[in-house]
Formats: sequence, structure tokens, C-alpha cells
Amino acid sequence: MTKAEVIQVIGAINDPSTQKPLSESGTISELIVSDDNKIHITFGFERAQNQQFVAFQRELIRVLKNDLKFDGVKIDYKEPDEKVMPDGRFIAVASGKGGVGKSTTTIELAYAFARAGKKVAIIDADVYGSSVAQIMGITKNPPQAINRKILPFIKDGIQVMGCDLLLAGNDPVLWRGPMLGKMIQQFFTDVAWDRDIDVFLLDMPPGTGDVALDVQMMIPQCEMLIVTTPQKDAAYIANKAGLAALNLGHQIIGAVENMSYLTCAHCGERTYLFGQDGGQAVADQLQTELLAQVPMKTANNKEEIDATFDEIVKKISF
Ligand SMILES: Nc1ncnc2c1ncn2[C@@H]1O[C@H](COP(=O)(O)OP(=O)(O)OP(=O)(O)O)[C@@H](O)[C@H]1O
Repeated sequence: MTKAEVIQVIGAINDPSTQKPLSESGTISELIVSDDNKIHITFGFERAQNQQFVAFQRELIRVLKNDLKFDGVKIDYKEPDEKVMPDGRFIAVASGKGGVGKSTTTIELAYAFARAGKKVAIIDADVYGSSVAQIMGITKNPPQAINRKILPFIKDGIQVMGCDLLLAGNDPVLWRGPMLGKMIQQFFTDVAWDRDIDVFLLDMPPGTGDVALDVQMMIPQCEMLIVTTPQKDAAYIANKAGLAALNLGHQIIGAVENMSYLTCAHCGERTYLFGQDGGQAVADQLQTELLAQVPMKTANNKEEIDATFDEIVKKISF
């Protein structure tokens, strides 16, 4: 007996979850007929404790056993998992070593995308040192849920979720492999992101590792931006991280050299504090563009920093 033949017969039975015949309800998630004349049906709704449900199940089993002559009948009920990746562009912000300003860059970039009229979300996937919420001044209240999905935190219109926000006090540093992967997956499929998000920015852990691999598997189209500082050692490690990212199949869209120079508030002259070659060297090695040299942040150069990031967004918007 084929699937179609089974559905034709059981199709007349009324589905208690939708009050429609099974032929119309679309609630049969899976139907397997095995060679030894057994049938396994999974319905996409939960088992209920009411008369209607009991009558439905009794009638179904009667038809399958008596009319269709199956020797074995197994029925499961399971709400379908809505493991759907959100739409939008994904940009992972990565660095070779910690402390080069990867989180700061992610956040500045988010604000620049927002200024350009884009709806932005940040995922702080830096399991070893989540700092996005801290830097953005988001209070780490326990996350709220809606429809069994976690609500993202929102600051200045930017939606945010991260390890520290999700776990509220539990330290993910000890997490390895599959558990880490599961958390990264949760960021995409279990958070109630607005449907019209244009850009997801991912603050990645420094270096290369499991998270980069997980991200690549879950979002093969994810682009990557490498942050470095001008110093030779930072550039060297950024290169290694970039090359590893390329090996994983990530598309690198550019390099950013952070903390490049200090601008004199009076004469506008730039002083390059740590040399000038790190960012360009990384871009050359990874055959990508040096998108910007970001100045040192001071108490009164917000405009200069904003303009630098607006320029980056222009370059990578296509
Ligand atoms: N352009 C800048 N000018 C001045 N200070 C900066 C700049 N960029 C980042 N910083 C400072 O450098 C420190 C490290 O920045 P940030 O946390 O963004 O780095 P990170 O690479 O994400 O670090 P980690 O890997 O530890 O998370 C912070 O104190 C931040 O304020």
C-alpha cells in the first residue's frame, strides 16, 4: 500500500486540531509504510486530553487496522520545530586576537547600518568574553519569551542577543563542541527576531575555532570582516584567522584597522601611534580591501568615528 492510498482512506477522518478532514488539514508531518506491513504516522500537533482527540485516535487506528489491514500501527504527535533561519545578510566580525576592538567595531557598524536606514541585529557569539551588552549599556535581565521564542533585547532600535544575555549568569566558557553549536543555532532559530531584519552582525570569538565552523555550517552565505590593529603581531594573527576563515569557505569582505591614529583636535594632523602597515598588510594577504583605518576614540571625536563607519557601510553595501 502506498502513502497516497493510505492518505486517500484516512483523509476523511476529522483532525481534532483544525476541525478539518485530514485530507485538507495539512497536519500529517510524516507517514512511513514499512515493508513488513507496519505504518508510522506523525502528526504536527500535540496530544490532547479530550473526548474529541480520543475519538479521533480510536477511529484512525480502527481504519488502519481493520480497513487497511496494517499489522502494526504507531502514531506520534509532535508540534513541528520551527527551525527556520532568519532572512537577511549575515556579517561575522572576527579578529585574530582579543582586545583589538572587535566588539566595538561590531557595534559602531550596527549604528552605521542603522543610520543608513537598515534594520540591524547583533549576535554576540563571543562565548569567551561577551561584551556587546555591556558596551551598549543593556541591562542583563532574564530574557523574556513569546511563542516559545526568546525576545531579543533592543537598544536604539538595534536588536541584540548574546551568550551572556541568554545564559544570565551561567558561564559558557567551559562549553565545548556540540553544546556551543546548539547555542549558536539557538541565536538564529530560537530568538524572535523581527522578520524584516536587513543585517545580522555576529561578534565572533577571537581566533579560529568551533564557532566559526558552526557559523559556516549554519549560514554558508555568511560574510566575514576582519578587525586588526596596526601592530605587526596583531596583523600576523589576524592573517592567520583570516586564512583559516577562507579555508572554512567564508567570504571575506574586507579588513578594518582599528585604533590607527589620533587626530589633533586643533590642527587635524594624524599621529599614527603604532605604525601604519598592519591593516593594509592583512588586506593584501587576504586579497581583500582595507575598508578603513579607524581613529582612536576620544571624548570629542564621535563625528569622525561615525563618518569612518558610514564610509565602511557604503563600501560593503551592495
Ligand atoms: N578606536 C578605539 N579607540 C579607543 N579605544 C578603543 C577603540 N576601539 C576599541 N577600544 C577599546 O579597546 C578595548 C577593547 O575593545 P573591544 O572590547 O571592542 O575589543 P574586542 O576585540 O572585542 O575584545 P575581546 O576579544 O576581549 O572581546 C575596549 O576598552 C574599547 O573601549
